[in-house]
Amino acid sequence: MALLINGFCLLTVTERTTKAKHIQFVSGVSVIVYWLSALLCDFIIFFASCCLVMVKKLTNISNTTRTVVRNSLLLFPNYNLAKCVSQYTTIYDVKILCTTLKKHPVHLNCSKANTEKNIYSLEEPMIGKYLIDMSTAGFIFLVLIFFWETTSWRLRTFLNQYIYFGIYKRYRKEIVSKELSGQSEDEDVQNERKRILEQPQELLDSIVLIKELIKIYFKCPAILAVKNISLAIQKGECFGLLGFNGAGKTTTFQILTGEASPTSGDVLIDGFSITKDILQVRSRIGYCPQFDALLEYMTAQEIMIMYARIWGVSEPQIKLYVNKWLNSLELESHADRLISTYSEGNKRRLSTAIALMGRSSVIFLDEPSTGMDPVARRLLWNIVTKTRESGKAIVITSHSMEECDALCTSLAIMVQGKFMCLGSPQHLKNKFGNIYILKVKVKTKDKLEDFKRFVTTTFPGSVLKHENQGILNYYIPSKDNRWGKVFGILEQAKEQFDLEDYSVSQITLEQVFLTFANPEKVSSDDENEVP
Ligand SMILES: Nc1ncnc2c1ncn2[C@@H]1O[C@H](COP(=O)(O)OP(=O)(O)OP(=O)(O)O)[C@@H](O)[C@H]1O
Repeated sequence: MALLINGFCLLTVTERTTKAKHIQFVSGVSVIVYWLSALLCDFIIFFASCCLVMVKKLTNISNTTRTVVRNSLLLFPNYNLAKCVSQYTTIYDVKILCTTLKKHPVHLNCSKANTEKNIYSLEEPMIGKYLIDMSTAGFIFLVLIFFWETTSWRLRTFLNQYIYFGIYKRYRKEIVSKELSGQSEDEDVQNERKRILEQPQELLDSIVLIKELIKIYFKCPAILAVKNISLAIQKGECFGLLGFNGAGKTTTFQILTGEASPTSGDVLIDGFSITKDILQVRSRIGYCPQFDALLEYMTAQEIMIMYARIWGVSEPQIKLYVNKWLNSLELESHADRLISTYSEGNKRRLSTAIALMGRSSVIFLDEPSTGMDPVARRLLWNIVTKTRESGKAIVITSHSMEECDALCTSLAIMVQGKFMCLGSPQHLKNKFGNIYILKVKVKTKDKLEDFKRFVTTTFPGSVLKHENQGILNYYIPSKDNRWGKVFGILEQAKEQFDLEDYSVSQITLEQVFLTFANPEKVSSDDENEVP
């Protein structure tokens, strides 16, 4: 029974800490239904386990079966512990009764052989056997954990690359050649791929070198999360990985930081292979995961001192070093408070500071500014830019296009596991945004339709994207329409159609991003088509 007790509270405690319980309550689940269903679930598990334990007590089972069941329970340390406690109490009680009672009840075996036996002996019902089993199991589990932590990565990589992927390639030839060939319709993505495949020597000094990376989750059906991507990131570069939900960004990050193993291909961080030298790779990266991985029972100062020690900062310098990073993200006023009392934005600041503070060559930031106010976000941008300028490489994912525009020296937009485009923000705006955005406010309703006809005939190919209360939002092809010409035409139209105001601007990164909202459209349409 001891095996079960601690398991019962796990689910309810997890539901409380993850707020799943609260969500159930606000969705209408009543308190009584919640706790009765938890009780029912516990009862079912308890009943099944009772049946298993009672097999030991059955008289009509063979001795071999009974021995197997009993010995298999000895594998569980908490069973042994419970047995020790219960046997110890029983034996102690018997000894007390035997010495204090003048007349011993019949069921009490008060023979000398029984009462004077050493309680730690290996014989039944003494507890020596359980103590030895408990210590042996503890030692074996410790060795297993150590073995798992040090070799599981290689084992997982081997299984993924040679066994699962080998079988997959054999039976899904069509999907592999169509989806995982790595060929891209985008010229920049294709050129980067060729460059990496043809000149590996020249690129060996890249901080991050991704070679034909594939990740498949072998579920039913298999999920192709990352489809053969290749990329090189140099010192002093900030690379932005953009994409819609489920595009494969987090999976790519998990592979780059050694959290998940690749199905095929390799990644070199500072020249070390992620599949062969994972320990070297881990010591060269800083990582701010999507969800804060902080020890909430510590203060910011304590946790930063801990990480500074891990990074090998010398003891006399630690205080200065930690204070510098606390100041850089304006966390000094919170430095001595428990992390559990922090707001989400402050936790994010702290996670980012921890990722940036190490002596790593590359820093991975997974949506670092989520939950930060605009001031904190600017602060973050400044510190990220400074860190990049100091020679480190930064890889960032973000859903804020403004942030990517401000920080990234180059970026890729990922759709369904593939890179759809690659280059600097300006390059992508020029390449995919051969349009101007025209916003016009028409004063009088009567002239609205005339003005619409005017735009359609004057700027062939223009598209009316949005209209609300006399405000029109057009995409105008920039081909054959220089800025000067567009302004000239609109200045004349201002009087003719009684326009209150108008503005013409270049496409934003967000609009380029939205171009890829429909992947089929992207792959089949002209790359310069108005989104
Ligand atoms: N552990 C997993 N097991 C099975 N499939 C997974 C697992 N993790 C991710 N996936 C699948 O892989 C694909 C890519 O997911 P991923 O989390 O990498 O996307 P993302 O771009 O980071 O999305 P988001 O912006 O929402 O964080 C999705 O189809 C997802 O369902």
